[in-house]
Amino acid sequence: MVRRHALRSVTGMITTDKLSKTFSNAGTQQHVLKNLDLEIERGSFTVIMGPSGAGKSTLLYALSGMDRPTLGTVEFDGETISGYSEDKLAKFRRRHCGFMFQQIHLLDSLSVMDNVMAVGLLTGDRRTVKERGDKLFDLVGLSVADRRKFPGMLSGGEAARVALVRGLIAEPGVLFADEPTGQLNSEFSRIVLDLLAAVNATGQTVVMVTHDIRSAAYGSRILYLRDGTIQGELSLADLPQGDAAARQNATAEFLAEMGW
Ligand SMILES: Nc1ncnc2c1ncn2[C@@H]1O[C@H](COP(=O)(O)OP(=O)(O)OP(=O)(O)O)[C@@H](O)[C@H]1O
Repeated sequence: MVRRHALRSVTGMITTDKLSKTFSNAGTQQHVLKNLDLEIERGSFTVIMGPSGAGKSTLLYALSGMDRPTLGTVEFDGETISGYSEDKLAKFRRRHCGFMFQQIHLLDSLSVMDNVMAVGLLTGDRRTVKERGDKLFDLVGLSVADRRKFPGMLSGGEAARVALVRGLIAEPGVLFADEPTGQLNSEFSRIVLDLLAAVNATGQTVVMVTHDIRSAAYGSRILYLRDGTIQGELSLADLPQGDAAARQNATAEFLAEMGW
């Protein structure tokens, strides 16, 4: 099941060609991503793992157009987004990308519903966005009363569910999640991951960075990043979501092989 190198084909929704990212830190060049050729397939649930500082977040930012490569390209549905102007890139992100981060950053002065509406209204009219929001809130199990609450009144698990709704409200092509359960206890983590798996099962493409084996085991595919390159990948697509033990065992074996 383990393949040493992530291969690239023409079927990817996101494809990178020799994607490289270098940072200059105090006069020293740090080559964080080196010539990455990879693809994210439509409908997949791709997990990015690797040691701390390996460049997982940097890769997520490059794939989602939040940052640009130093060299190489990122294509989204055949469009080279890495060549876009800042304005065009911002429009691209609003139209095609949803984000869910460890720090949830809800606006305290707005109700839960208004936090979600604020993002949704960038891409649709009020009525459509409200209807979509209500459906998503139903899906994640937040009641009408919960939707009227202000962020300060939410538990960690509720806030994470709001963040998921906000990430999906604009019907993004891809949902990017960076350690989405990093601050949650295991019960809330499971709820959020079950929801991510559920939206993925409806065809939503998900790309998630995590340090956690149990979270990673929800993916359809795990990429292992180290020293700026993809050292290996594991496909979990053939194992049903319900078989958590088999998924976690396969993930743990893969990570041991990768020297994690
Ligand atoms: N904007 C930046 N300027 C300079 N260096 C940066 C910048 N962003 C990231 N780096 C450096 O790039 C390296 C990779 O960072 P990144 O956050 O992508 O790693 P990571 O694998 O996500 O780490 P972690 O698992 O600890 O969150 C780190 O050494 C970091 O200090």
